[in-house]
Amino acid sequence: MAPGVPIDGNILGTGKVSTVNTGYSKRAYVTFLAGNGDYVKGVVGLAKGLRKVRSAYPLVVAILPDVPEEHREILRSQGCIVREIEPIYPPENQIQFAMAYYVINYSKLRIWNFEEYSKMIYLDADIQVFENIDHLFDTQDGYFYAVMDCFCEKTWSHSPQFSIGYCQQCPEKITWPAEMGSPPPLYFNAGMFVFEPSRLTYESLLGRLQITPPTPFAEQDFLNMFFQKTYKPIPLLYNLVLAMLWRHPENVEVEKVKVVHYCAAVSSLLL
Ligand SMILES: O=c1ccn([C@@H]2O[C@H](COP(=O)(O)OP(=O)(O)O[C@H]3O[C@H](CO)[C@H](O)[C@H](O)[C@H]3O)[C@@H](O)[C@H]2O)c(=O)[nH]1
Ligand SMILES: O[C@H]1[C@H](O)[C@@H](O)[C@H](O)[C@@H](O)[C@H]1O
Repeated sequence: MAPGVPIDGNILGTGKVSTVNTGYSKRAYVTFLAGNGDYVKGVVGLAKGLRKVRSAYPLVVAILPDVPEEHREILRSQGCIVREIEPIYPPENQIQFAMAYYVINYSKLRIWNFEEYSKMIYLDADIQVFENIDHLFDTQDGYFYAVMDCFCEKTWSHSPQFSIGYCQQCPEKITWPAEMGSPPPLYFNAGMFVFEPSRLTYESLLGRLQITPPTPFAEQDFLNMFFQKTYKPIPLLYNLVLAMLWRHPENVEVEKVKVVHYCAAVSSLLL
């Protein structure tokens, strides 16, 4: 477990455990779907996974207009709430994203506008839930909760962290050199997070985006900047980025993992 990261019960401001009560209709899981490729299969898997662990809350799928009707029907038949959103693009700039298609992920920002929900848990379509995580809805309001990322994969090769071999998962191994200034702030993976939709936050996100040049990890970098002060790390068992298994096995307690994120090279197997 990474240093300084609270465990299970401690992350709940109230210490309460989530109760299975349909009265909590203002809570929902949310994912994002674009295009007519195989990511729809990931969403179906996610919907089935949430059902299997007996989650009390629905899965909303924020879809771009390019998702075909046939795929929308499949999602509805799985009990998903399908919500079409307009794409969001970053300001024009010559930038190489870590993966070219990351540019569409800025559209995820639209979920802050889902104000009919008071709290949501976002999950990428390449994520699977193996244990119930409904208790995360009980986290104290006013914070952005997500799991700390790892900087060791090649997708990070553009970064100063990667160039010196520094990773926040083991900051004691290669320490941040003083001549490079203060170490970078904690950085989360944006494949899973707990947040509160809010019109005000939504407008502020869109406004800030207009004056923020795009960077390699697209909306993930942007969200890290935006929520830097309110970010609270949660244990990596809520979003096991696969690379953790070979980069930092000493930080992973496999039997405790509740959510697996099949990102990087593995998610390309889906395509
Ligand atoms: O053609 C596509 C591509 C992506 N997606 C959606 O966008 C999500 C993010 O894409 P990836 O899963 O391929 O991204 P990674 O897991 O590699 O990337 C990480 O970095 C990204 C930077 O944009 C995002 O922040 C993402 O949430 C985070 O997990 C997918 O899960 C899926 O929900 C689609 O629906 N169709
Ligand atoms: O945040 C990133 C992102 O999810 C990448 O797609 C993945 O390759 C990296 O391992 C991770 O650190």
